[in-house]
Amino acid sequence: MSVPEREMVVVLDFGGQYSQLIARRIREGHVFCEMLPFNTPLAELKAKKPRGIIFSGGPSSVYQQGAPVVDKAIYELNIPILGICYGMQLMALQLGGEVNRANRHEYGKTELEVMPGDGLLCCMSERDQCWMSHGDLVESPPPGFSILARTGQAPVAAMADKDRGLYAVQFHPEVVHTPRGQDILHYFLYDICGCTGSWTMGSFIEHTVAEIKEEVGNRRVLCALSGGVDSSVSAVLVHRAIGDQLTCVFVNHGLLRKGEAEAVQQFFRDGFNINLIYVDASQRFLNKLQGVADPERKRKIIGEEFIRVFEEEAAKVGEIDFLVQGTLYPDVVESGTATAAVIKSHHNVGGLPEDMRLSLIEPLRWLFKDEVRQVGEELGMPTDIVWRQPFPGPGLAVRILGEVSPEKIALLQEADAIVTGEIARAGLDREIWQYFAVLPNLYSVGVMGDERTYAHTVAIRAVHSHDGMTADWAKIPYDVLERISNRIVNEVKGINRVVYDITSKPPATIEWE
Ligand SMILES: Nc1ncnc2c1ncn2[C@@H]1O[C@H](COP(=O)(O)OP(=O)(O)OP(=O)(O)O)[C@@H](O)[C@H]1O
Ligand SMILES: O=c1[nH]c(=O)c2[nH+]cn([C@@H]3O[C@H](COP(=O)(O)O)[C@@H](O)[C@H]3O)c2[nH]1
Ligand SMILES: NC(=O)CC[C@H](N)C(=O)O
Ligand SMILES: [Mg+2]
Repeated sequence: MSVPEREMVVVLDFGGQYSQLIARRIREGHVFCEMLPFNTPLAELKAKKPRGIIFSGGPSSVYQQGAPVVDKAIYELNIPILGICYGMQLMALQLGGEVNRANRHEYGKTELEVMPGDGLLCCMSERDQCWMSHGDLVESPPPGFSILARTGQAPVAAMADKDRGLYAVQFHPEVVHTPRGQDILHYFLYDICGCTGSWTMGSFIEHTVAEIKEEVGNRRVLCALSGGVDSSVSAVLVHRAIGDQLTCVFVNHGLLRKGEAEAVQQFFRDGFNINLIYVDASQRFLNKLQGVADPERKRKIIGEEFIRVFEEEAAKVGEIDFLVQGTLYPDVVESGTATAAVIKSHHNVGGLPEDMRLSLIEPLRWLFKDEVRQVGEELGMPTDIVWRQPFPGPGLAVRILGEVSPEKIALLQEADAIVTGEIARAGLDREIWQYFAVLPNLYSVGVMGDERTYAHTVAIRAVHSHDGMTADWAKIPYDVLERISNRIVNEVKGINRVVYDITSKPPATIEWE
């Protein structure tokens, strides 16, 4: 079976804060979308046969030296382009318009004056609301373009050259604060690019399965299975494609939660017809982590060690060419791209060793967690797995600040089991996206049974999120917090204080390292 052609749109990323939102919105409009760095070679871009291209926003100013640009030949491909914010300024400059620093910046809700006419902004009223975030502006559009809208500050807030299929907006249609934003994107996708909206989770599954079949042929594949949502969904997808050519490896790196090693094995052995190898590699991970306190080094060591274990297991199984990982889009951006800063090296992306032998298969690389959960449901996977709270690959190593030791791991496992158990008992486990204990490596003075103690502090972290990219701290009811705190200090020897993390992401991240 050959891979069916898929309607898709490419977002070229110039490092904008909302770039990933554009991709989501397009998929919500039932068109598949991939985000690529702005400097992706044109040949690679063309090979994907996109129906349309979107230029994202970005922090740079187009007139600065070294500002990111695209090959001007892109405008001659006969593929419609929509520039957003920086993307519009770039299009304007490259095609002969004028871009300058604005006297006054526009940030936030802004009134838009829309010129009458059909086309890109036809869904908007004469005066409509949009969301702006810019300090530069297009003073005059390039030859051939007409002005579609303006604001108090921006003489060109949207422009188009219909004949060439080039469109641009200074505002952000991808954020909810532009109420007609999704309609504008819809018009671009359907009326300008001619998309038909065939992308659904069902078609994603079908396409991905066909793609994996074609890539793998009759070769053999290893899947890094953690029991988490992402790798479980990846494993089931790949299993659909190639059946018994797939072997899964679950690694116990000694940094799992209490009871997790047993629970995952039991679940996959009993419930799934998938070959599963269990590797207890705790000692070697702990040896490698000895004396290491820096979070990025810890992540890189774990990333490399994972791959070494996978390679060894692959060699035992026989001839294996591919490694499946449940990598998601947030893992990719946070690990740093050509345009996005490194926030943290996710072990499965930024933590991979350079001399890796196995080729990667990452069917979920473009998706967000909530989309993966939809795929899991569509695949008919059990609710327990699909709605499991995320647990990072480096495990408790990124929840124990500084150096990891067996004693600290044991303390944290006990405290974490209490947090998890009480949240579930209170019926909050489905409501809160992620909830766990952190060991900040902080000692403080306490008094227990009239005696002085000098012991560890534990922090409770619980957040609401849709996709892990942003998060708000969860307001756990006081009585539940009280029970958690009481139980931890009473039941876990070595902890005499419990604190509650009340920071959102940004500015914090969900994990502490
Ligand atoms: N203990 C492990 N054994 C084998 N592979 C692992 C392990 N931990 C992580 N991985 C691999 O690294 C990938 C990324 O880890 P991550 O925790 O983001 O995903 P997940 O565990 O599949 O899902 P979730 O985010 O819901 O926990 C996994 O999808 C999996 O391929
Ligand atoms: O596969 C992973 N490898 C990692 O190295 C990693 N670090 C964080 N996470 C999970 O990603 C989401 C966002 O986490 P942060 O806000 O801490 O960056 C949260 O859900 C985190 O639990 C990881 N997942
Ligand atoms: N959000 C953006 O794309 C901003 C573009 C450019 N940096 C400006 O300030 O105008
Ligand atoms: Mg996980």
